[in-house]
Amino acid sequence: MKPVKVGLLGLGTVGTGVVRIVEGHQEDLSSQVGSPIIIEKVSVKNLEKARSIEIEQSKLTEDPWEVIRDPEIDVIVEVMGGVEQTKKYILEALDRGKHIVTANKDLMALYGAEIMAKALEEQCDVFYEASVAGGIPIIRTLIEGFSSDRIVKIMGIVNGTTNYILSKMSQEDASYEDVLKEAQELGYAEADPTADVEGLDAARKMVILGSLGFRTNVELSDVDVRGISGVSKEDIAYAKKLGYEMKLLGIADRQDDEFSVSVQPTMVKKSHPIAAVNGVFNAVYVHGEAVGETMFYGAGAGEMPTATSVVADLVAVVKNLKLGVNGLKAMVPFKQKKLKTDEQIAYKNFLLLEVDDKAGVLAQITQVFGEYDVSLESVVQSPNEHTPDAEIIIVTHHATKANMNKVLKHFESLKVIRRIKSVYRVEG
Ligand SMILES: NC(=O)C1=CN([C@@H]2O[C@H](COP(=O)(O)OP(=O)(O)OC[C@H]3O[C@@H](n4cnc5c(N)ncnc54)[C@H](OP(=O)(O)O)[C@@H]3O)[C@@H](O)[C@H]2O)C=CC1
Ligand SMILES: N[C@@H](CC=O)C(=O)O
Ligand code: NA
Repeated sequence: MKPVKVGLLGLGTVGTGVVRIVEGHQEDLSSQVGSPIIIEKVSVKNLEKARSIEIEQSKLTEDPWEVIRDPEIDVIVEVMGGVEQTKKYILEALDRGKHIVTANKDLMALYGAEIMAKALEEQCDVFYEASVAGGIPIIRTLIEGFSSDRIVKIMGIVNGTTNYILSKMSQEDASYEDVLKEAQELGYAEADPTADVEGLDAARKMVILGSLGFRTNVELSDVDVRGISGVSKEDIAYAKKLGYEMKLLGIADRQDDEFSVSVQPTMVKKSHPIAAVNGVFNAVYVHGEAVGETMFYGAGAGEMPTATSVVADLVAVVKNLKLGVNGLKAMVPFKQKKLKTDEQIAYKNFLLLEVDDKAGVLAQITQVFGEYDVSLESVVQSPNEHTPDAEIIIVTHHATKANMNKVLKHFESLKVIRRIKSVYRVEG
C-alpha cells in the first residue's frame, strides 16, 4: 500500500507528541497497517517559534487551508484547538474526502452530531479518542466494548488540571494558585484555565461520554456544571475527616430512558476506587446493567499520553482505509433525549452550616429537613475546635434535588443559620 499522508493542524503539546510517536514508532506502526505513515504538512500559528522536535521547515505553514486543500493528504489530525474556525476546516476536509482525527473536545461537544453526520455522508472516519481522558481508550470502550450492554452510570474524573489541584491541596496543603500555575507549566491546563477550574472542560467531556454511553444527543446545556474555584482547604479537611476525598466528578446516570448529567465537586467515600485517583490522572467508572461495575484509569492529559490516543486513532483510520470501510463505523445517536427532572435526580448531600451557638438550634434545623422529606445519615456539631463559631456538618441520605433546593431556600430565612458555608454531593 502506498504511504498514508497526514496533515497535522497544530504543533503544540499534543502535536509535538504526535510527531514523536509517528516518527519514533514508525516501524511498529507501518507493520500494523501495512504502509508507512508520513506527516506531510503541519500548520502552526507562528513559523518563527522554537520547536522541541526537529521538523523540516518546508513542511510548516501558517495557513491551515494549505493543509486542508492539499490533494496528497489522506488524513487530517487536528490538534490546534478552537471551535468555530476549526469546524470550518474539519467540514471542508470532510468535503474533500479526508478522514479526521481530533483531540478537540470543545469542538466535538458542541458540533459532534453535525460533524458525524457529515462524516457519514462523505463516508469518512472521524475519531476523537484523545478528546476525553487523554490517554485512556474510553471512547472506543464505550462504542465497542459496551455495545452489548445498557450503561446506567458513568462517573468520571475527566479533567487532569482540577484533579491535580485538588490532590495537591489535599495531600500537600498547597495553595490553589501555586498548583494551578504548576499544572499550566506542565501543559495540562487549557490556554484559558477558567474552562478547567469552572468545570466547563469536564462538562464538554461528559457531553461526549453521555452521548456515547446513552446513545442519545447530550448537549452542553443539559449538563449541570459547577467548578472547583469555591472549594476551600476547610472543605477538603472536613471531607477527609469524614472519610471522603473531594473530587471534581462528572456524573451521567440513567434510570429507564431518563438521564441526568452533572459536573460538580463531590465528596467520594475513600473506599470507592475513584477516590484514590490522584494528580493529573483521570478515571472513568462505568456501570452497565449486565457487566456491573468497571473502571478505566490513566493519564488524562499531557504530551505523550494524549498523542498515544491520537496516533491510535490514526492507525484505526489507516486500517479502515485498507479494508475500505471508512465512515461505516460512526456511532450516531439514535435514542430520543429524555432528561430527568429535579424530582427524579437524587443523591446524598454534605452541608456545612455556621449557626448560632444556643439551645434548640439543631432541632429547628432537623425539623426543616423533615418538612421536605429529607432524612439524615449523620449530624456532627462543632466538628472543629479551632473555629470560634458553632458549626454543624450534616450528611443526608439520598434526597431529591427538588427537595434539597427547598431545604436550602428555607435555610436562607432560618434565623439560627448564620451562613450555609458549603454544600456538596456525596458519592460512594
Ligand atoms: N494538552 C493536553 O494535555 C490535551 C489537549 N487536548 C486538546 O488538544 C488540542 C491541542 O492542545 P495543545 O496541544 O495542548 O495546545 P497548544 O496550545 O499547546 O498547541 C496548539 C497548536 O496549534 C497551533 N495553532 C493555534 N492556533 C492556530 C491558528 N489559528 N492557526 C494555525 N495554528 C494554530 C499553535 O501554533 P504555535 O505552536 O505556532 O503557537 C500550536 O502549535 C486542544 O483541542 C486541546 O483541548 C486534549 C487532551 C489533552
Ligand atoms: N485541560 C485538560 C486537558 C485535557 O483534556 C485537562 O486538564 O484535563
Ligand atoms: Na481517551
